[in-house]
Amino acid sequence: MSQNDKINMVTGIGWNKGACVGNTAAVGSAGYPQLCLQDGPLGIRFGTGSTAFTPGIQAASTWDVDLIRQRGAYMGAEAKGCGVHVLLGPVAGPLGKLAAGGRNWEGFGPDPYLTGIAMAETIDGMQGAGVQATAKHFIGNEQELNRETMSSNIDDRTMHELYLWPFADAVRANVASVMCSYNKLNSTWACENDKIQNQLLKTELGFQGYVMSDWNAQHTTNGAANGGMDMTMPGTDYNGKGILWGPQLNSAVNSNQVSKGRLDDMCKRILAAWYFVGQNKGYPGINIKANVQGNHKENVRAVARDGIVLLKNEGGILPLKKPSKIAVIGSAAVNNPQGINACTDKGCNTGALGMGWGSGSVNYPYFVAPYDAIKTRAQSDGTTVNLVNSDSTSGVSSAASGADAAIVFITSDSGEGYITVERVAGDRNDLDPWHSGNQLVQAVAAANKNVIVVVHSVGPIILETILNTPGVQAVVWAGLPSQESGNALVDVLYGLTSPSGKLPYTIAKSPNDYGTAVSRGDDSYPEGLFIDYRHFDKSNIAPRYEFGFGLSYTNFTYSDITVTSTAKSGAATGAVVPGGRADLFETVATVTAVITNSGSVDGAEVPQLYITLPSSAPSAPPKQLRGFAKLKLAAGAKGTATFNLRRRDLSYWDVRQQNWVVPAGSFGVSVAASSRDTRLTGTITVA
Ligand SMILES: OC[C@H]1O[C@@H](O[C@H]2[C@H](O)[C@@H](O)[C@H](O[C@H]3[C@H](O)[C@@H](O)[C@H](O)O[C@@H]3CO)O[C@@H]2CO)[C@H](O)[C@@H](O)[C@@H]1O
Repeated sequence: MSQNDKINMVTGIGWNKGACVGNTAAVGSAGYPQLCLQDGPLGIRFGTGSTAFTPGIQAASTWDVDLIRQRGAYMGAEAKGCGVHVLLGPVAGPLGKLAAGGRNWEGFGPDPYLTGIAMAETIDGMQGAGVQATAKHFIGNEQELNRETMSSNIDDRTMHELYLWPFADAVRANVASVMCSYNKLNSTWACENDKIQNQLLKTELGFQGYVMSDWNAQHTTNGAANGGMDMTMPGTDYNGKGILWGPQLNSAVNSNQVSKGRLDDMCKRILAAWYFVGQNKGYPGINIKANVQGNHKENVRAVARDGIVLLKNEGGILPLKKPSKIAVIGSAAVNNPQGINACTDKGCNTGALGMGWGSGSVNYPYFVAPYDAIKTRAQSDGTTVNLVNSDSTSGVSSAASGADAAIVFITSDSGEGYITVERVAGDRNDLDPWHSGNQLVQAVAAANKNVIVVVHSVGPIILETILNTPGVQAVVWAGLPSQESGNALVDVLYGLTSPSGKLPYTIAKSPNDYGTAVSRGDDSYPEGLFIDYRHFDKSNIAPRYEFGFGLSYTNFTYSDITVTSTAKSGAATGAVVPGGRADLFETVATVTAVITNSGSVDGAEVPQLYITLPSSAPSAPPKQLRGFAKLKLAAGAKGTATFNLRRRDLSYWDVRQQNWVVPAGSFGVSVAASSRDTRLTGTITVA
């Protein structure tokens, strides 16, 4: 390849200059095509024949690695079918330290272990289908406000144990690319940050793929090249900003401000990824509008359904039993009257909510609204359905009174900061339901004492008003279900399946309980390791519904814990493989537990394994998730959950040794139905 070829390979050709949101020029001499990079984390952005997969947060809510992997594989298959070489997802940044963070819904929630597993499964699925995955946004892009000017100042231990952790899983899964973020990290732009790109990502984690910029996140020619960035996107004239690579990079190489070796390294990384997923042979041509859906809606329905978390169910109101009359209330029960894809990049909260807004959104090929699916089911049961498709409290009384159940739909939305919806400029302004949802529920409950509240939300909302309203018998946390919304909900409401989702974040009693807030300037991350349940546990704050919580229509009992271990104290050793030092990934302890479905209907349970580090370790969260399983159990059946703990899972990051260390002493082991519902305990003793 000539130097010009190499420059072309690392420089985007410009926004709106190709078929995809990012494009590079072909390099004929290398048989290398015009590369197509396309959002995003839940399918093909701007596609018209592709599936609108469930957002990442819904996938996490299933705690089902098979469904998460299948979701990734189907997204990969659709991307390949459209000729997309690089899919711009999955998302591990934001991780979700801020409950109100605008883009949290694109990722898998604030627990690094759960997010790490979901990242790896998604990447394996995508890349197994032949498309390059992109782990984004690297790193510390936790909020939308001022994301392009602020510095996220994260200490070394917090970086390793929280924010870098899921990216290590992505690297271990051989992710092709990593997208550097808009913000600064410890005062240096992420995309030219030698510490995080060269030292952490490429050296410590052994990342062999390439780093691409977020769209216009590059700031300098030489700084980015020498700081570890390998590809600039979109390349030219985006939002009026100047060209930083292309001819400028050529000059920098010619004047030795950027070495020829560095330029070669960029190209090797890009080419390695292309070969690694087999795109050098028979890759389809680019057609973003191709019909590639196949039977993928089955995964959407399964994730939407199995990600539903039943928070409250009193008086046996659920599952519904052939009611003679029900009321369905709220604007979110029906499709957006302007059309299901009427708002650019989903930049509105009108009608049923299936995903947040921004570059991580896609077109719906169709949308099964809750009301439509309920009506279909009601017809077969001979049930009368009264619909109020607005959020106005007037008129709900007559619709709700006398009904066997009144189902009220409420929402909360957020997204990427380049769009403002109803005064929400990306990050949420508060954690209340939108459209006066509390008042709507109160008005319905004044007329009917069998109220079921269905919540479609990008993240936690404060439920205190609703829970204190007499007559609210059930709360169904339906999350962000995408195109199969109504079908998934009916499956759960009518007991075709027992709810099996568990919360991937904590629902607090008050927004202040989270201990973090959107920052107006630079953010020093004072909470350190203590986000979400780690903070609630350490500060002894009672959550309303804790991380990992979720009810079922059946009951599960836990018994017969076993713990075996060969773990030895000390620092990690061994060669660096993708993900970090090799021995970090060796299984050093195994915990098993027997779970029995002791109820009368089939169901699925998610036993969770939490560890407590010994007192010899520096201050650590009281409990940390280090394993989970999803067991599908028929009524009366039992199954064994096996949790394999890797050396990494028993380690903390020692800032003095600059290494992962297993401390000596007694580790607490909890096998739990949630982060606050421990069923079995054991210990691992490390000499
Ligand atoms: O899509 C690739 C990555 O882009 C980042 O988001 C950008 C988004 O894709 C783009 O549509 C948006 O453009 C808007 C622009 O910023 C605004 O000034 C103009 O008024 O409207 C444009 C939309 O019509 O810019 C986004 C960046 O600001 C994502 O961060 C990344 O995750 C994507 O993969």
